[in-house]
Amino acid sequence: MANRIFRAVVLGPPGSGKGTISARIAQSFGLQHLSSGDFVRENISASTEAGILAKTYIDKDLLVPDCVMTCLLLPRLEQMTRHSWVLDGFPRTLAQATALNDTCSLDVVISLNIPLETLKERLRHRWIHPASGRVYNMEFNPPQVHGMDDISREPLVQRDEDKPEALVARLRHYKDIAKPVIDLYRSKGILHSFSGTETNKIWPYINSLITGKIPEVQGASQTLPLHSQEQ
Ligand SMILES: Nc1ncnc2c1ncn2[C@H]1C[C@H](O)[C@@H](COP(=O)(O)OP(=O)(O)OP(=O)(O)O)O1
Ligand SMILES: Nc1nc2c(ncn2[C@@H]2O[C@H](COP(=O)(O)OP(=O)(O)O)[C@@H](O)[C@H]2O)c(=O)[nH]1
Repeated sequence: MANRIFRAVVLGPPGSGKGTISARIAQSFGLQHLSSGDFVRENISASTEAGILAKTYIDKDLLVPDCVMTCLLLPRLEQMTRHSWVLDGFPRTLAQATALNDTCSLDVVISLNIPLETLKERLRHRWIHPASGRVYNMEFNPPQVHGMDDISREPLVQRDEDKPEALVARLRHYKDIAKPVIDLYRSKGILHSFSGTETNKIWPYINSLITGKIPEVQGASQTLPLHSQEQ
């Protein structure tokens, strides 16, 4: 665990493994895993003003507007001045990235490039526990009991927007809105892109990138691992 604060963001299209990789980073390096989807779901469950508003968009399969997302997330991040974290699902738009930039500085941005066919296949097998946002994959990380959440034992569901026909439109939308975000982080020199079809094969490269960065945050300089592509 870093003595100084370390902050990372994970970007990628739906199904690219943002949640899976962020959870591994959090576990391996003792960081807090912050997920924008979880923040939204918590606010919906607690019926906060922002949560109620966010739900009206999610029910229509729309992204939550930037002003609602920033109102939900940034105050939470501002409170976490003493914590190292990895954030997934935010920022999704340039407006969100700019607002995040005004709130805190990031050490690393990881961008996941996964082929379309792999995304389709993964999402075809993705099952979620709606109340908690816990994610399973019938091949990669199946639940202990078929169709049931490991913790609550409530039923798992598949989301309509994970179906292959919906995915192509979602991906197009992702590419349009993510490009300026990726360009911004590239121009800041903190973007690291990883390509591949298997999380387990990408993970060692991300692990060595962060291992190299955390001592840097602590003050000792280290050479970047060969495998990361600083873009
Ligand atoms: N940064 C954001 N901007 C706008 N809406 C958001 C953002 N993050 C989350 N949301 C809203 C819209 C999402 O459909 C909902 C759930 O988010 P999330 O759990 O990240 O699932 P998702 O289906 O959008 O992402 P993915 O398929 O990439 O896992 O919350
Ligand atoms: N088969 C397979 N599934 C994976 C792999 N990595 C992640 N998954 C699954 O693919 C789905 C999408 O991953 P997730 O982390 O939710 O991606 P996100 O939408 O970017 O947050 C989930 O069901 C994961 O369990 C992998 O390497 N192989």
